[in-house]
Amino acid sequence: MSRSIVAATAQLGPIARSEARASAVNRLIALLEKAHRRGAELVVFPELALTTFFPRWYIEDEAELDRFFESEMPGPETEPLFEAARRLGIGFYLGYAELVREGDTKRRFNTSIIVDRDGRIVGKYRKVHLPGHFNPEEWRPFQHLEKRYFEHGDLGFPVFDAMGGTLGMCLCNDRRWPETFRVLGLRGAELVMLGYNTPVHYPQAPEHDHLQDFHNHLSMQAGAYANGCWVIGTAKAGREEGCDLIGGSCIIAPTGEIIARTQGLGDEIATAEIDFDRCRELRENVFNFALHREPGDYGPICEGAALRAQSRTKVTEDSRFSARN
Ligand SMILES: NC(=O)N[C@@H](C(=O)O)c1ccc(O)cc1
Repeated sequence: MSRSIVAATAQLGPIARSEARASAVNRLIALLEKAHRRGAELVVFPELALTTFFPRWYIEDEAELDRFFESEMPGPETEPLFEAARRLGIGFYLGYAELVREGDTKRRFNTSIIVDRDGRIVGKYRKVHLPGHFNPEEWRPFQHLEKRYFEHGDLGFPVFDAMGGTLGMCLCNDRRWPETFRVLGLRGAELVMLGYNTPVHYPQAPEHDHLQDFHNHLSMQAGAYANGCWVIGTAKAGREEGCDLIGGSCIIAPTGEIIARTQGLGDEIATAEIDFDRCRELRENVFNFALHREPGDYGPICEGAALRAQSRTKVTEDSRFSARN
């Protein structure tokens, strides 16, 4: 039986701070329909695909912050997306800001889900590598307050059997860490899906601005190749609230080759056929983990976990948004 599906990267152009959820959802549905016309069965949307990239602002008013979060998935405003996908028989990956209430406590995560062709959520991931900073920094032209607004994801890097293959997820900054892809690879991921919001301007080292597209593809292509898996990376692109975000959404084969990519910085689809069995070209040869990996020599990769957890707890305790209200 063929283990091929047609997949799409569904890039979004900018979402304005004032753009209503219903408008963003309509744009996602239009992309789903376009992908369907091109034969796609699986569509990958960006990180935080329902709103503007709000960590670029220091938002003191908690009610205002909460407006960027979903406390239900699907909720009344996102249900039309699920309905459209079910009607078209398409599965999808979606990134969004997740608000969880546990008694008096609010928890916030940068989250993605996999939804199958029947509109069921079959997998959830919460972003592990949160970039940026915790306190607002005036010298920056724009903030990157993911460390303030989101908790470290508490689900690890799970994989899910869906759409005929073994699927993994990550989000944006995670792609720069080879460990992300390796853990998913060790769990048998045949396709890793990820969304990103990546500014062109890197305030700490502006001399790297011209390398943003290169580093984006370098990370994802290396992750695909070294783990013999497909990768689909999808941008929210273009000039969003004065901040330029890279595009370059693409579908990458297990050889590391980009086989489809978007051309512009707006709402756009690129599609390709994905044969999950092609993972074997790598996984049974150069990256046959059982035969050639040498984990006995990789000790330092897992050292320091306890210390890191402690420093995260300290940061969380300092946050006025983290716990009670
Ligand atoms: N949404 C993200 O995770 N974005 C990060 C990334 O692309 O790695 C990122 C990029 C540039 C920065 O100055 C800060 C964070």
